[in-house]
Amino acid sequence: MKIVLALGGNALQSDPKDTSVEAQLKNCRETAKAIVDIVEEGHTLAIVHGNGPQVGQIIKTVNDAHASDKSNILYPLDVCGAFSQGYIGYHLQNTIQEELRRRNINKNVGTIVTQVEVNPKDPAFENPTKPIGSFYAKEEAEKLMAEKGYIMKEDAGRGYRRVVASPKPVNIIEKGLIKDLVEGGSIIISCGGGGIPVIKTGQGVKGIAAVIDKDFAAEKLAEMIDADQLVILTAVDKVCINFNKPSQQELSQVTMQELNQYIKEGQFAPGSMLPKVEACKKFVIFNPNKKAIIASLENAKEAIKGNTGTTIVYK
Ligand SMILES: Nc1ncnc2c1ncn2[C@@H]1O[C@H](COP(=O)(O)OP(=O)(O)O)[C@@H](O)[C@H]1O
Ligand SMILES: NC(=O)OP(=O)(O)O
Repeated sequence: MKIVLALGGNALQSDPKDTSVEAQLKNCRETAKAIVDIVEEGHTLAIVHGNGPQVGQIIKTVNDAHASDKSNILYPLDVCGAFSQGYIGYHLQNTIQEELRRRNINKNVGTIVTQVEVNPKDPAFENPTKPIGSFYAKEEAEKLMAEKGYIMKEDAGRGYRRVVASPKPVNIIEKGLIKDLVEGGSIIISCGGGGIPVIKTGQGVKGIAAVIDKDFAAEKLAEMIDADQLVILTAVDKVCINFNKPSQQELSQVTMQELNQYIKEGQFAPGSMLPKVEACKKFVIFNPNKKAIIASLENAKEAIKGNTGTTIVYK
């Protein structure tokens, strides 16, 4: 099968407090094993990853360098997004190549710097919701709001984080290239961090300050390269109702009708599980005969076989 695989934050950083380059590389080595397990099953893969912590870190580095010496360039958010694609793509392709070599599998792996078109009139530009970078105490957050004009929001009891606009993807500029390479059998990492957000202008496409949700970008890619399946990997094995309550129930297979009811009941947290569920819903509405899966990275291979994870079907 031709699969679009979206990697959650735990694929890159298992400990949110350890944002070091070494920790990311170590995590990628584990992630690469799960990815190559899927390749060994004979599937072709287009991989999409997030960049929330990393792009925030890059922005901070750029800002700190500028504050200490004004001759250092203050790179805009779209360029920082491009940096994050290179940084994360490099670690993923490096570790996947190594894992393939270890198992004597001959396949090409590479990263495509990907521009993703958004609508400049998307209401998301008026209401920033995407958390990026580190967590701050209330006082530090207030200082950053005053000094840098950032919008900072409390994130699920874990502290304050900067939030930026997260418009929906409407088109993937490099879709033809990605499709050709994936169909040729290469493992392609693209749309990293949801893609570099760009808008169409009379003079071609140009970058805009935003961070696109990687689950929505993965769904758009799955539509555009005609993938057989969308697989969203995260830290939990299955989507639940009554999550974290004594009455918690894991979902193995869910239809569109059931999903809509659960969404109405507020069963999925807006900044975490809801975008994944919404992305899967969009994929099966676009392809009523295909399935979308939400599963853990560790159990990805088994979830694709239908043995675990949550499968979303049209009906
Ligand atoms: N209803 C739910 N069922 C399962 N997990 C949920 C639910 N609501 C919220 N979550 C949480 O959402 C997390 C996934 O979101 P998040 O960590 O933001 O994604 P990512 O893996 O893309 O970084 C899960 O690990 C889980 O802790
Ligand atoms: N761009 C994006 O969705 O990143 P995260 O998954 O890290 O939030």
